Amino acid sequence: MTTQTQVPVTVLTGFLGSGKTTLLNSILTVEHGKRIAVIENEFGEVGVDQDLVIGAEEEIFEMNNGCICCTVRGDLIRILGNLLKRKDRFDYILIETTGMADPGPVAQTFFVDDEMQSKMRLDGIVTLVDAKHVWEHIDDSSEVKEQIAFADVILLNKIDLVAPEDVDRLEARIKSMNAAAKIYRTHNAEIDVEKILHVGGFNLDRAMEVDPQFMEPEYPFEWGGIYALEAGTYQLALQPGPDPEINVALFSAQEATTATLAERTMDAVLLFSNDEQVRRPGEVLERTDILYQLALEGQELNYTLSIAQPGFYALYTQHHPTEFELELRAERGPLMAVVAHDYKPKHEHDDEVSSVGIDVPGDLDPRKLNEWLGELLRTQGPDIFRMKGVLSIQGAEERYVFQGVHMLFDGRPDRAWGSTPRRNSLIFIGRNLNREQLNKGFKACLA
Ligand SMILES: Nc1nc2c(ncn2[C@@H]2O[C@H](COP(=O)(O)OP(=O)(O)OP(=O)(O)O)[C@@H](O)[C@H]2O)c(=O)[nH]1
Repeated sequence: MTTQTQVPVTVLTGFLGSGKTTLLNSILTVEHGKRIAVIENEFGEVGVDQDLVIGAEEEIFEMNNGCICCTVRGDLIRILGNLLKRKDRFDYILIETTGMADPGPVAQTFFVDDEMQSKMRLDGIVTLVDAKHVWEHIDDSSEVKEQIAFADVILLNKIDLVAPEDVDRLEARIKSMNAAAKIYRTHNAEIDVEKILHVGGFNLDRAMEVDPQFMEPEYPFEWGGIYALEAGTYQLALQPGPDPEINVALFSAQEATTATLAERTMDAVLLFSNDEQVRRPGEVLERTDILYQLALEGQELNYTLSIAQPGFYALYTQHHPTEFELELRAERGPLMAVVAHDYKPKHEHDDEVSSVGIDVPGDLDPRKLNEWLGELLRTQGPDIFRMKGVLSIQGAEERYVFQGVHMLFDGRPDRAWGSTPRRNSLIFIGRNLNREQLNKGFKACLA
């Protein structure tokens, strides 16, 4: 049901470097009479986007631990929940997803969770397309395809970098992938906000056409089951499997029914977005409501489960128990879960694509930096999809903010450091990145 009190939400997507932050900046600076709260998501470990978005510190909630499509069911729900407590302060929510995200799971959050659905309404998905560089990814990146396929509004950005006939060709190609979206051509993502906010556009039916499993959420665990346990100790026994560790969590449950398991699932999702406590073989898992990471070291992969109160307990495992021959054993032998469910696992990411974040205090020698960056772009330009950062240059009072998309580079002085400690945070996103080499090369540029 749609009511006036539901806050409209727009999800902003687009491949790395397509212009999302540029668009966000213009929305946050142009006078349009709307109060917009922004949620940002970073792919990678060093949060730089917050520094790149101008004058909006208060409204920005940055999610840092990984890809939004993976942590969405925990982090995003929590952040949105906190945001809603301050609902008097804004009338629109904008979520910027990482350039590597498939927008499906983000959009889905607003349909699968009753609480979310009653308070917010997905107004639309806006996808930015880099008119020059998209050709390098359009054929083989499933993220790019999904971003285009799910969009309600598509901005063909950076038209200044390509010939008009190439933009026509791109538009035709995009129309063949998504005939329903409104398409606009932009330079520096300049567009009237009315064209992208309040489009009333997100169409669930079309989302289901794009992805028939759209409504089936992805979970950070692959299996959950409820056991009936007496007070005492049990063994969680595993065999080596495809990963060097596995996360598990235990909850108490009212009864052993599928309804109870479903109720516990949302708690498990939230818990699985928390930090883990590591347990090694032979150690004890003494509590419920804790996310344990079982380090699978050595041959005897047994962990003790200590149960204080008899009752029903729901166990969730990051990977399917069969992958590790995981068993819960009592003295009399292995136990069977009374009810169990297999969950749709998280999707795969492009393994080759990774990010390297660098965060070091100190000042940089501009000459050394120039040489190093020049060399880096010459030798690895095609593999570096994106780099950006905030740098402290020796002798300069202002922060130096830079951006790069493939071989294109743009840098300029920004706000003064003032009393903030001077440091350098930057991130590279790309294929076959060598973390050690990048770190070493960058540090050698320090004055
Ligand atoms: N030539 C040109 N450059 C643009 C245009 N729009 C944005 N840029 C530049 O492209 C670079 C990337 O833009 P961002 O807005 O940071 O891109 P993004 O999508 O937020 O990037 P990620 O955060 O990496 O996903 C910046 O250097 C922008 O100044 C445009 O229309 N033309």
